[in-house]
Amino acid sequence: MLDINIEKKLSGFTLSFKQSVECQGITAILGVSGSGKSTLLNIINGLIKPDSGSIQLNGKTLVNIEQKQYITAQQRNIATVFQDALLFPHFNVLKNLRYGMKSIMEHRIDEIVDVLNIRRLLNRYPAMLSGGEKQRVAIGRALLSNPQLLLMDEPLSALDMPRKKELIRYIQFLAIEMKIPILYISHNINEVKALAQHVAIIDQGQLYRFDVTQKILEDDFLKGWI
Ligand SMILES: Nc1ncnc2c1ncn2[C@@H]1O[C@H](COP(=O)(O)OP(=O)(O)OP(=O)(O)O)[C@@H](O)[C@H]1O
Repeated sequence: MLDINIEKKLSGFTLSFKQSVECQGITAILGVSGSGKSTLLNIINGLIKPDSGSIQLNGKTLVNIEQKQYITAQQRNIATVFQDALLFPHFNVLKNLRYGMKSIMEHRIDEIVDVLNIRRLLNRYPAMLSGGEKQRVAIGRALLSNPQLLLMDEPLSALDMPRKKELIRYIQFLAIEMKIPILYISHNINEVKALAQHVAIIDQGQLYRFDVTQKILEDDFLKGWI
């Protein structure tokens, strides 16, 4: 379970989010641009500190401002895949995958390379990869850190439609077959529909609604989006 109850003020913007999310399957955080999705994600992964409140992941406190507890991003066991794959340009794909890999994942590298279909790319450098290939490598690297939770911040937005469809299959595989809980940030209803079992709608920094995807899709709030 991921229990979030935080507040963060930025200049002219306040994010206030309280919700418990099961660490199972894919949960989407859906909201328009500027609603606070990335801020929330970066509070969960430890890149941004909230002003108040707490987050617990499977019973372990990641941050509790009132009790002065704070686990750094590196120690959280949470991996993040961003909109643009952040790969080291001077490392080939294999070295990029191995960077930050937990030793207990050594025996799973082959499996992950095959799941993501990147074996033929292992000796290439990032500049020699397409956007979809880079994103698959970034996902592979995230998985090899053996995360308890995978955060994805609009990972498909830089890709064309065929690449999006391809990656959606991989992301479904991670959640269903590899049983990695995913928090998936998006402003795209079709992606959310294809991927998520639960959705939190965030609006102007506030949680508007949290429910199973089917019920969320019936919400009038989304009428203008479809
Ligand atoms: N470091 C910062 N300092 C001040 N304001 C910020 C900072 N980071 C984000 N904001 C503001 O906070 C609000 C929420 O931004 P955030 O990036 O979380 O939204 P988002 O929903 O992820 O948007 P997008 O879909 O466009 O990425 C915006 O109004 C943004 O301008």
